[in-house]
Amino acid sequence: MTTPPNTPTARPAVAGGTLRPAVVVGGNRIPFARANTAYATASNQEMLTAALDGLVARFGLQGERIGQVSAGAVLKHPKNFNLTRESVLGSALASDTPAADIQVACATGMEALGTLASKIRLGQIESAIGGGVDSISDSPVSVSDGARRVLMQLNAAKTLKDRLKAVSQLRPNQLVPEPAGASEPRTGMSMGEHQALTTHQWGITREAQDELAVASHRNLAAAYDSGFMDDLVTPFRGLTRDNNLRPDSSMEKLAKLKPAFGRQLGDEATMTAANSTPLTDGASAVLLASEDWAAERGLPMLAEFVDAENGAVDFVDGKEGLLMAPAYAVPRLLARHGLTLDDLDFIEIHEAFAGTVLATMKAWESEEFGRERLGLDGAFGTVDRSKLNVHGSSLAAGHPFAATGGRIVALLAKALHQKGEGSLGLISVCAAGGQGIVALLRGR
Ligand SMILES: CC(=O)SCCNC(=O)CCNC(=O)[C@H](O)C(C)(C)COP(=O)(O)OP(=O)(O)OC[C@H]1O[C@@H](n2cnc3c(N)ncnc32)[C@H](O)[C@@H]1OP(=O)(O)O
Repeated sequence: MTTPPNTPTARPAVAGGTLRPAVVVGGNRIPFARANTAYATASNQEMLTAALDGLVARFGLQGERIGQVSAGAVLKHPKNFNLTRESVLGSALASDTPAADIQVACATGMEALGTLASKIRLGQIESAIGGGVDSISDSPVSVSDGARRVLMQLNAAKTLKDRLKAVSQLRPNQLVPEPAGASEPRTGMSMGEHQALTTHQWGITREAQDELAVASHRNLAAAYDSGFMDDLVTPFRGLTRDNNLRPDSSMEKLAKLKPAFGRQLGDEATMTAANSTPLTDGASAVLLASEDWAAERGLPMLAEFVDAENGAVDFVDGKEGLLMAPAYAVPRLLARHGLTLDDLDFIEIHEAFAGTVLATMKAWESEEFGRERLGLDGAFGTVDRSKLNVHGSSLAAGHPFAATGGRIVALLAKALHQKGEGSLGLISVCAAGGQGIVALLRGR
């Protein structure tokens, strides 16, 4: 059912002073692949287009004009300045579907979906697709500042003399390429090194981290085996499951691994390749809609995208851990809805590192953190571990930065739908730059 381009598609919801629900119709992603494996030669655009086309096929959206598609990549080549729009043009969606590139580091997909849900609630659009993509295998490589200045001068040079003058300024050390890094610009430390300090500060043991990692692999393997992932993942380039998934992960095997981060901690370093997310390639996309739009097309309404909250912390001087923003944003979000952790049926905390999840939960259980950092009367609360990441999370699936939000929203919406109307689910995603985005979904 294609909407003619100039037909008004929105209802001004605010005119009557009420917002209408934004519902999650469903999601689709390609299996995630460890960097430099199955998708070593796939571009961001190819992967995002595949995620969109999977969604098109699943929900019969061929030739459909969507209100807006928002997605993005954390690592993007300059030529991909319009990555999302180009992916839409390459997909089976109508070519007059508007698109926007979004980037909030690892929370990119969450930002895309949160803002799109708001547009639907406001009545600005009837349908939307949000998601993200990232390729470590095909990440951009830059030249040095010095070499770039010479190249720009060379480009502007009008005479042979000018060109020779520009080239004569080039120094051999300026020719060394600069691959995209995962270091925080203000500290020069990687996210893993930052998290190693937070993990240590909160006294999170190696055993607790390895247990979380083993559970992630076990839960994701069970989700695939039970068929839960069948309408969430579309095969791509020969992969049918995330190739980081190791159903045979065990405490004994993980105990043998050497620390990967926390060199300055010496013998007390606890973060390994197994309790840290692997570097990953992949893409995801989620279809949101107004109830009317979904009902007119006979599409499912798995859950309502109720609300989202952005957070940021001051990590530069070590006052707070780099990945701790959700520890503050979740209490604000739940307070807005008069909810506590106990009211939730599912809790999805992105496993950037096992230490991130465990430090966040320990902060919520701390009387001191609750009083001094959150301004509460005491501890914020305890996460019931039987509700945590029950279908596996990023330690097992992998974490293609911008694609993780879409993976979680699609999975949680399905879980809530199965649980039943009114069930509640929380999503918490930390991000570089001391940021994070959290969201609340309600089952339909
Ligand atoms: C906001 C956020 O999300 S922040 C997070 C952003 N993400 C990141 O920063 C990525 C962090 N991860 C990394 O940088 C890398 O994956 C690292 C440094 C942790 C590990 O890199 P590598 O050493 O290349 O990992 P590799 O895949 O080779 O694994 C190392 C070893 O652990 C083993 N291993 C990894 N996982 C498991 C497991 N679950 N069970 C058993 N063994 C495992 C591997 O088999 C390998 O063993 P081998 O050396 O005998 O072959």
